[in-house]
Amino acid sequence: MSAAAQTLYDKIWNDHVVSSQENGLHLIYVDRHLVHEVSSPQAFDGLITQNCGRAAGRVVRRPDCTLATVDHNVPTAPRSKGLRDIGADPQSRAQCAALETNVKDFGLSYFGLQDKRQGIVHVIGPEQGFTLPGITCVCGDSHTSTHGAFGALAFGIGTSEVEHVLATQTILQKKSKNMRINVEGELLEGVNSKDVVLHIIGVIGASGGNGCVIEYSGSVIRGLSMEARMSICNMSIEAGSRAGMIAPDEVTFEYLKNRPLAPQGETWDRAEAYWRTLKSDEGAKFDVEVTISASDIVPSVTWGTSPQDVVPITGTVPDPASFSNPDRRKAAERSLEYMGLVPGTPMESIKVDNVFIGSCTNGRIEDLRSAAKIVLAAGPDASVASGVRAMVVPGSSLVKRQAEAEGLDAVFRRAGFEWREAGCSMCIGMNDDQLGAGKRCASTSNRNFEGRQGAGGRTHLMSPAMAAAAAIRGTLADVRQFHYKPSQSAIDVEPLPVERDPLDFVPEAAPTAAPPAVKSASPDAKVPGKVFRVLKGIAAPMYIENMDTDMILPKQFLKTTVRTGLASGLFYNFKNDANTGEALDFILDRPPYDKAVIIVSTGKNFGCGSSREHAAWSLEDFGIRCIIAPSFGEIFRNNCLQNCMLPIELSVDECRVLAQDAEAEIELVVDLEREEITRAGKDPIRFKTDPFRRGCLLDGFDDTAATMRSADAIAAFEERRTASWPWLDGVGYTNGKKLEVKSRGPGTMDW
Ligand SMILES: CC(C)[C@H](C(=O)O)[C@@H](O)C(=O)O
Ligand code: SF4
Repeated sequence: MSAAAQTLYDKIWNDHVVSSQENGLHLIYVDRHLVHEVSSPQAFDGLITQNCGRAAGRVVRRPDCTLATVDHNVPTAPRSKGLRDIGADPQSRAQCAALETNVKDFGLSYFGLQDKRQGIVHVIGPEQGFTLPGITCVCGDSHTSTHGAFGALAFGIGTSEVEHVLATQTILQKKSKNMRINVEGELLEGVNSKDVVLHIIGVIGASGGNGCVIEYSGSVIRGLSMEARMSICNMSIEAGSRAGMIAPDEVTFEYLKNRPLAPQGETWDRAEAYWRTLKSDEGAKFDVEVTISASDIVPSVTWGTSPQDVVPITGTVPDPASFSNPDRRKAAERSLEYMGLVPGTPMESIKVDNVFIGSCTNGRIEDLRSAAKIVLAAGPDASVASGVRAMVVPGSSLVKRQAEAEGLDAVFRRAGFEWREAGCSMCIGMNDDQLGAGKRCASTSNRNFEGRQGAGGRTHLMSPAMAAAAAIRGTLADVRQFHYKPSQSAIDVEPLPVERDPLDFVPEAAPTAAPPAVKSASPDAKVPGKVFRVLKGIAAPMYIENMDTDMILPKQFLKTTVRTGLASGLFYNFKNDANTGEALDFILDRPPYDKAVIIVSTGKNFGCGSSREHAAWSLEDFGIRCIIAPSFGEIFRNNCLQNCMLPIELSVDECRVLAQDAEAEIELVVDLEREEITRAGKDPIRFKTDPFRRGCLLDGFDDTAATMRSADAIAAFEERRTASWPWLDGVGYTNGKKLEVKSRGPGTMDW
């Protein structure tokens, strides 16, 4: 093995390091920042006024590298009136209105409700060529991993980090481990990329990628289209990894050529030459390597409430008793009760009430084509089974237009599917598209978490073809019975060109005219009241593996533009029965745990899933200041730290000991300075924290203030970037005119 051999991740990482600290923390430059309405209002507010009420007066550093849209809250019924289409829900409307105000105030490119390029943030980025190989890309959204399909380092961040990126165009990161998943061989009949990624998560588990960036490779991956690669990278977060990526190749270049924001002419040639170097070198070292044989992958569905709960469609509902790990068993028992399923039930016999085809995983044109192909294969008179509500929601308005040009909408409508406008829709149910309590849905989305599509709703994840098959059968169904041939093109129509239109919405204010740049806080400023030193109090024990952030704070509480007042939504579905509304006996409602300041979880991967910082805000609002678990979802861990809450990782055995103490109502003392947990009459338990984060918690510094000390290094990096990768200075949509980036001489702090 050659010492100089690098992985794809190493290469992109090295190309983006602005500065490094001795403690292993690095300041990474962000090439592309996508913004949506749910995770951004508090971040924009932070630019204007910092948490402690101090005037920050910051501008967005790189409007040319920032693109915003509305997707989560938008209605999918026909719309023509802009914000007024967001009818009955004032909170949804307020969140979208806040984004409209912010993009105007800060001079950002924006695809609003009436723009024909509006869509799910992870669909529009690639569609426009905003996403490119070799870039770093972030968004306040966990499925940012999607963009890794282009050979980019793309990951989700929380709202505080969104604020950091808006202000500094950088992010503080520790390097993750390198993991490679090789999928070799040839896919069997009826198997597509969704089956591949579900199978992978079934094999490595929902925390299998914790601490890693996954590179997908092997003959199967190389043979996939860009859209199929996006579906795979999209779900990397469901395997607990920081990001997923695939080396760019001819398929990538072909997809990107002539996209509105992709480089053109000579710049394209220069970019392509660089992109061709972006692959893992022979002999590069991977910390973890997994090889999966394509012949083991069959059309798959989920049975439980974690994406790792995968079985072949020909399989049966498993028996929780078959899981040796007690936390896993507990989670499986809870899942089956929630899903209303009995062990041993054949998956194909399970009746569905709803079918949802869409989302950032499977709302692209190829997904709609493969679903339409099943409808066609079912025969001219095929229709959605009686009693089933099936909806198709394109991932973007351009996907919708393309599908209509190909006649796919007619195929769906004729069979009784609803044909909707673009948005996240029933993937998360933040608009009116919600799954009823107790209803069962065959869904092409990425999360089968409790209450994900609607309180009490039951989700089975699968490919678009499988979802179409379920719609017609009325039960979960094996797509192979529909003579599915993935290689054969569904409907032979030329794609419409992606137009290079200027913005329908033109920012009213030029970026340089954004809020006046008042002198920002001194870089050494502390954040008053936000320090963590010693914490003493009651701990509440929890025993569920993969406690996702949808469980911690369900989606209906995300529609806020402030950070406070969220305690009432904390663990909402554990406190109230979704079907009857009755109060349940939840631990945090009972004394003494109603005063708990610590949570001890024996289950690993606490806080996995969505990047919603709202989950951390709701814990803080309740009074929780520390969470102890065997491992954490990475975005959640960062979100805790950003809010001065301490996540502590201990072994499962240590967590079990502390959970017993918590059951016995013994108070714990968490001492961050000494890095130990003590309780009366027992040996202390030592823990380790990252030195930088520890310093921030002890002293109350915030990240943005810390980064401001690196203003010179950021400016120097930007100069190098322009010289080496000129196509990364975005031209935005201002009629091809390069957006002026306000010059900031070395040492200037007035961002
Ligand atoms: C709302 C947003 C923060 C969230 C995410 O981070 O994933 C959402 O997209 C989701 O899928 O749960
Ligand atoms: S996972 Fe669902 S809610 Fe989240 S961005 Fe994708 S489509 Fe939207």
